[in-house]
Amino acid sequence: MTSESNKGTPFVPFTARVMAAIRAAESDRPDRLFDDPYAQQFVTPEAIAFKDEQLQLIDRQYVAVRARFLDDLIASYVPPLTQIVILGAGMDARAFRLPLPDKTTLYELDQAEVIEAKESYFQHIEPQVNRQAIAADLTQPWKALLLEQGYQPENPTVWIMEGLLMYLTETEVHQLLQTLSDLSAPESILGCDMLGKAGIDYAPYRGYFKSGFDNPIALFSSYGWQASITESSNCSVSLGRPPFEPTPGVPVEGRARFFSATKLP
Ligand SMILES: C[S@@+](CC[C@H](N)C(=O)[O-])C[C@H]1O[C@@H](n2cnc3c(N)ncnc32)[C@H](O)[C@@H]1O
Repeated sequence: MTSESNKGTPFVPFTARVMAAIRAAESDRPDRLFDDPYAQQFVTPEAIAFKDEQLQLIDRQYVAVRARFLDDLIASYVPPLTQIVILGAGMDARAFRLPLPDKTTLYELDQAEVIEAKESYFQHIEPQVNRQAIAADLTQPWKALLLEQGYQPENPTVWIMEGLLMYLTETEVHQLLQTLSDLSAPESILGCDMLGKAGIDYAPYRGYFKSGFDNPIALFSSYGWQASITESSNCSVSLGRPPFEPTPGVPVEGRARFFSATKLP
């Protein structure tokens, strides 16, 4: 996806605007999978054009189903858990839209200019939780930044990485998993999506994605997590939506899939 021309408006990555456009459209449906009343403000004509004209239908459906999958994961574990960290948060509005207990602390990490833009959009909106927005390049050391904001590594955490890992190189994903695993008490939960290697070169999006993993269960296991895979198409069906068509030329393991994982003792 092309980067945004910035024209004096707060910088929001184009990918994050497209995600917001999909969440806004989903929120308008009578049978919506979630309601994100804040998404509309990030939507630009360019983001709508990209969503409608260039994004495959399956990928629009995928993004909506993914958001609900991760909402449900959070709802399953918070409470009892009280700490959530969203990496590559973009314009994620969960701190504002989910009915979380007010003793929850939710950390959002993204690039400095994204956090700056987000703060300007949300400055007059009261979060449901103790929200901490942190400017961090996730390819650089970020552990101290989280700890400085009060993160408690001894408390189990819910980690969310929604549409993030495929934008990092394999080496950067490994570094990220190492850092978050070092910060995760046993019984921490992780929810994310990830591509297989064959998905990186899928023609319509060639050049956007940097990494995919063909043995994701072993990858998570090597950092101390017991992971399970949810096929996005199955998740769609379980939510009352149509199954996703196979992606031409991409085996099922290459397609992006959803993961949930538990940190082992
Ligand atoms: C596709 S967007 C997804 C945003 C959000 N999770 C969502 O689903 O709407 C990817 C996000 O990852 C962030 N990101 C990518 N590389 C990053 C990095 N090195 N450090 C911090 N954030 C990064 C981008 O700024 C962007 O907000």
